[in-house]
Amino acid sequence: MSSSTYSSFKLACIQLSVTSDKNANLINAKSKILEASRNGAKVIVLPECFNSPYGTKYFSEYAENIPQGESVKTLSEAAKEANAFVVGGSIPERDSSGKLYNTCTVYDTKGNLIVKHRKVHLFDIDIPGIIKFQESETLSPGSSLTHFETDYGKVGIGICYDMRFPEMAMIAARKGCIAMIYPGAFNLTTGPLHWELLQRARALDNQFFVATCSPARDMTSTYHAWGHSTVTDPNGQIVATTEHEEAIIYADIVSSQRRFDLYPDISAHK
Ligand SMILES: NC(=O)CC(=O)C(=O)O
Repeated sequence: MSSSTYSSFKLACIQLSVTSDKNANLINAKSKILEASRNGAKVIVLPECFNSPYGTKYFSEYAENIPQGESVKTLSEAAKEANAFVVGGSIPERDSSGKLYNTCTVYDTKGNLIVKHRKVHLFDIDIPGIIKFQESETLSPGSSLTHFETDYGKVGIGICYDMRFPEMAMIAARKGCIAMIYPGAFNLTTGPLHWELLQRARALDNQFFVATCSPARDMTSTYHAWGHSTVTDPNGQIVATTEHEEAIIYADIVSSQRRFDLYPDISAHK
C-alpha cells in the first residue's frame, strides 16, 4: 500500500493501574482494551511494565518467555476480540539463556504477534537523595530498532528512556513512520522536567505523531509513575492528555502528506 492511500484512525492510550497481582493486571488490561475498542480505537496502547510493578527487584519474578507466556496469550486474545492493533506496553521478558529484557509486543487485528521491541536504552539514574534506579542491574538492552505496519501506516516503537535518544525517532520518520509510540514510566523527578518536552520535541523534529502511555500513579508502590499519558501531533501540539489516575485517552491520527514512497531512504546513507 502506498503512503498516499493511508487513512486516519483513532488511537487509544490506556493509563492502566498496575498492581502486584499479575493476573489482575492482565484481566484489567484486557477489559480496558475492549473498552477502547468499543469507543472506536483501532490502535490501542498499554503502558511500560503493565503486568508487573516497575522495579528491578520484580523483573525476574514477573518475567515471561515470549511468545509462550500468559501475557502474550491475553494480549493476543484481546487484540483479536477488539479487532484492533495492540501495542502491549512492556513486560519483563526472559530469553532461553535466562537474560531479562524490558520488552514490548505488538499484535495485529487477528491477534498475531507481529513484532517485539526490547528496550534499547536502559534507564540508569542516580540523583543522590532523590532517585536511584538501575535497570542495568538486572536487564540486558535490546539491539534493534522496531517498526510495524498497520492498515493506516507504519509505526515506530520505543520504550520510555528510548525517547531521550532522538536518533531512534528520526530513523523511524525517515523509514516512513507516521507515529512513534513510547510506552513509558517517567517519575516525579524526571516527569515534570522532561516527559512533555521530549515528546513534543520528537514530534516537531520529525513531523509525526508521538504517543506516550504511562502506568497510573500508585503512591504505595516503590516507583511513583508520572502518569500524564499524552498524544502530540506533528506540529508539537498536545492533542490528548490526562493527569495521573487510571484513564484512557483518545486521539485521531491522520497520515502526513509526505511521500516516503518516493524519497530515498536516507537512514541507509553511509
Ligand atoms: N523509566 C524510564 O525508562 C525513563 C525515565 O523515567 C526517564 O528518562 O526519566
